[in-house]
Amino acid sequence: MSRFVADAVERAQLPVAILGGFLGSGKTTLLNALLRHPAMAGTAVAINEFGEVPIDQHLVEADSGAGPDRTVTMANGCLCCDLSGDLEGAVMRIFARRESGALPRFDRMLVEPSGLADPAPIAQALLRNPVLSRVLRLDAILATVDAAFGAGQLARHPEARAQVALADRLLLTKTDLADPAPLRAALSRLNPLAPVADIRHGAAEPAALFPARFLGTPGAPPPVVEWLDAQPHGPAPAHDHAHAHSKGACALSLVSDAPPDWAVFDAWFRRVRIEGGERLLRAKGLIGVPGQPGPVVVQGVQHVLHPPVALPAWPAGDRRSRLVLITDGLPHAPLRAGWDALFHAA
Ligand SMILES: Nc1nc2c(ncn2[C@@H]2O[C@H](COP(=O)(O)OP(=O)(O)OP(=O)(O)O)[C@@H](O)[C@H]2O)c(=O)[nH]1
Repeated sequence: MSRFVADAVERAQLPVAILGGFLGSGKTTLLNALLRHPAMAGTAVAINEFGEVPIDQHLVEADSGAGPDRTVTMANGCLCCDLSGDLEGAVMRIFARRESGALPRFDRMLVEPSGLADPAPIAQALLRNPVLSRVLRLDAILATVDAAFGAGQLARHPEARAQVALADRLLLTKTDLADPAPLRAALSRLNPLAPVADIRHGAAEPAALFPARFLGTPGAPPPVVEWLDAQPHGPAPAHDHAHAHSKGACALSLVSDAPPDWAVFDAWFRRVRIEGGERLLRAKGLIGVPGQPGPVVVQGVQHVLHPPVALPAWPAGDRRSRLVLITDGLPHAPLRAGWDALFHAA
């Protein structure tokens, strides 16, 4: 099992969530409210802004009482275009301050990218940058969407569509200003599997937004397990049927009662990621391994895969091998045929 990351190793990493969303959609308002919530005590914040003068940082500090020490700002560029140093630098600064005792202990980290950031490269850096992936564990990608202006922003700005398409959970803000019904339909076309929460003036329960493991709940399953279990009808094969030929983001759910041979699955899944490229938005799954007591958690953002994690046991409930692919313009038939062929391999 050395080819998998052990569950215990993953637990030692600090959980991180990306709180994205288009310009002005209410990220800072929500962040301030969250930081005041007792369940979010011990949260460090890394904020990225366009421009030389970090404004949001001061807004966060002034409003939340989180104190300057737990917030670092990356104001000298866009996190998604110029990642090479700054996220790593910001994370290292905040860890160094903790090590030196200048900073109170923190248990989790929130990254707030600028409103124009595509979350994919940020998530990928968290998954594959050797420094970041050792100390951090990406647990959630959230996106705020403005109920008043979101429809127009989604129509005009590819960044807004990318934020929605990649999110694990969508947060509909400003529902006091506009009827969110038409926007909900657009959101479910772009990201059919993300639950949508309504947020007014930042008021939200952390437990309704974040996976239990991000909040430090003892014994909480990996967020992928929670996400798969929350799907309305489970990842049934029929789920994607209506979308199978559509353009735009849609979900393909692949399920098997029997576990695949790991090596065969691994080689196929690698090909899927390489051939899918940017048209594969997300992948999340629980894959059984013959002879092992628990499944392996796989998850990725585009072609970048988080190191697979072997669970010591199956979570309660569904023990089928499941893989959900959220795709944008990828034909589903060959993917399903490839999955089916895994179970007929010699
Ligand atoms: N009416 C109403 N106004 C809101 C709500 N949430 C946020 N706002 C207002 O919307 C404006 C933008 O909110 P911010 O929280 O600064 O948005 P942001 O996403 O951080 O903005 P950028 O940092 O520019 O990307 C502010 O004036 C907020 O007070 C809400 O639920 N209802």
